Amino acid sequence: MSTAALTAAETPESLTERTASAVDTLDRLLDLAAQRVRAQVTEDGRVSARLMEQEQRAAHGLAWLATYVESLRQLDAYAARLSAEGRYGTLEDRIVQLGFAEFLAQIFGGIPMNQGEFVRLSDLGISTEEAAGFRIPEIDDLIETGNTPAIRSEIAALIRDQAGHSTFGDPGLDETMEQIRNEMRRFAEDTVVPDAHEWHLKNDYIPLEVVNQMSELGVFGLTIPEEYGGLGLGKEAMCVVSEELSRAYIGVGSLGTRSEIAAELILCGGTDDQKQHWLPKIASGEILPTAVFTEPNTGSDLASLKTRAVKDGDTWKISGNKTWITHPVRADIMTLLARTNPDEPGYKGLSMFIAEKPRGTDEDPFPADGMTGGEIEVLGYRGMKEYEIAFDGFEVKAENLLGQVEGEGFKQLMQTFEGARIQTAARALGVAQSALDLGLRYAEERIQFGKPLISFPRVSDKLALMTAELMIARQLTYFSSWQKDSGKRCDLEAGMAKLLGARVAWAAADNALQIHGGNGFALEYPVSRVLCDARILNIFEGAAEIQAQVIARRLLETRGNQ
Ligand SMILES: Cc1cc2nc3c(=O)[nH]c(=O)nc-3n(C[C@H](O)[C@H](O)[C@H](O)COP(=O)(O)OP(=O)(O)OC[C@H]3O[C@@H](n4cnc5c(N)ncnc54)[C@H](O)[C@@H]3O)c2cc1C
Repeated sequence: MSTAALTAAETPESLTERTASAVDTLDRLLDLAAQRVRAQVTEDGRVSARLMEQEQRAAHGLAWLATYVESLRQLDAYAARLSAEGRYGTLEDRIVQLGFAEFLAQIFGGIPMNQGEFVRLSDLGISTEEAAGFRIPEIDDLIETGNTPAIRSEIAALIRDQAGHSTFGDPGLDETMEQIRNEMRRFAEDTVVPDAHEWHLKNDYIPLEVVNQMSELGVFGLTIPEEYGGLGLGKEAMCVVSEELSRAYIGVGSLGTRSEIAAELILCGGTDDQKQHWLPKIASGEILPTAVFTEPNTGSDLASLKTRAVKDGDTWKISGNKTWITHPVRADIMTLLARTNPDEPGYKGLSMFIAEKPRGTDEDPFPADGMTGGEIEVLGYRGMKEYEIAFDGFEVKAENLLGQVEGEGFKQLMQTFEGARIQTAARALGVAQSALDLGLRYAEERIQFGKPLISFPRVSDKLALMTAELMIARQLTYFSSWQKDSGKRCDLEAGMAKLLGARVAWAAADNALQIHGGNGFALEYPVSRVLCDARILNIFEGAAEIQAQVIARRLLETRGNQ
């Protein structure tokens, strides 16, 4: 998989020294930025929500700066790890050089929070003179030497040679993870890729035979402990599986998301009986969960949701409206967040239920008393179908209140955010890889002016940058999974991985479509689907702005606090 490793003599010690110095300097820059932003948002000695909102650009900019600094730290660590293992080849080296050069240039010139909004150091209260003080010679050198036409075209040439490989550049994982990747890839190539585009175009469900095969492969029980019938693997394995399945089709890569959320909710907050009862069924794929949180008037501000749950003997009666619910018709259980205490309008009044429901069909989606709903037609992210759902006295057994505790629902849900965001970041990697695969193939095959498109620098540059950005997002995502697997708090890293991954996937899809020219705009071409699928990643599991807000708040609690 790796290109020929550089010989010991070629191993770029000088590069390692420069990248390490750059990361140290960026850490100091980030400390200063955190102090300046904190000064802007502090009132009466405390970070004020009002000022955080007023100074959102600075606060969210801080989150992006921190994401870039962590990304480069992980890219540096990746290079060091691969070098030590003799796996650091030419492609990996050029990716590291291009990645450092581009991200450093953006830090000092303007970080795109999306395609239209840039954050500059001046937005964070750092003057041009102060910023210049952080431009140490090593950083200048990395910027000047790393993003050159020669390096970009070398990357393009190397990925051309490796077309069809599972990743461009060694992702740096061990043999077990690569075996899992290969197994998933074989399954996806045989079973998903040939039909994914048709499922999308026809707005069809992913066939149950495919879901059943995924059950047999253990996809739904991947991270569930063995004592509950799962494979007991970590989030690292979840990343690899999600990445490969999403590369074939985001719908397939997302089928396991709801099982992950349900399993983590039950593992963290369920009673022993609930764990014994539900986890083996989720792990085996016998039951499919759906996640029922969002409401028409309550998306990002989830804590203020209104759906009510009222205790009536040995049942809870649910009434209210939910929307944007993915895969509810074929689901057997809903992890459902509802307000059990109307006197508590915030998060403390919410409780989580494991609500059972019968499976439905397109004709009769919700064959249950007190539950109706209609499909929401969508641009992409198809294959599971989205619904709005109305509950009117829908009954949930009292024993299915998660953990048998009221008022803990929001906190229980927050415990699952780290895992869910890592999984979404991994889905973004798969989508970005798929865009890169499609863009590369088309650039090779399409001839204009007597040459394949890839011979034109503006085309090959796009592919080179996609390759570098994808590796950076990959390393940040893997890092957050390792933090999680080692039991460390990783909300910050998981949020950063999701934030960056979503932007990278969208840019990759947009650029891959651009390479396709007019054909990319034709529904017939799979890249048109990948563009639609990529767009959702910045919206769900915490929209980009909310993600930046959460990261910023935590940074202001922990960073440069003197
Ligand atoms: C395809 C799809 C599938 C989904 N699947 C599910 C599911 O299975 N279960 C489920 O419960 N939900 C699901 N969702 C819902 C999803 O989680 C929400 O769409 C998301 O939380 C955003 O909420 P919203 O759409 O209400 O947007 P809003 O909260 O109205 O936000 C709109 C825009 O304003 C920005 N914004 C909001 N507040 C602020 C602020 N304070 N500062 C700055 N900007 C702000 C947001 O970032 C966003 O860009 C799904 C959504 C989609 C589109």
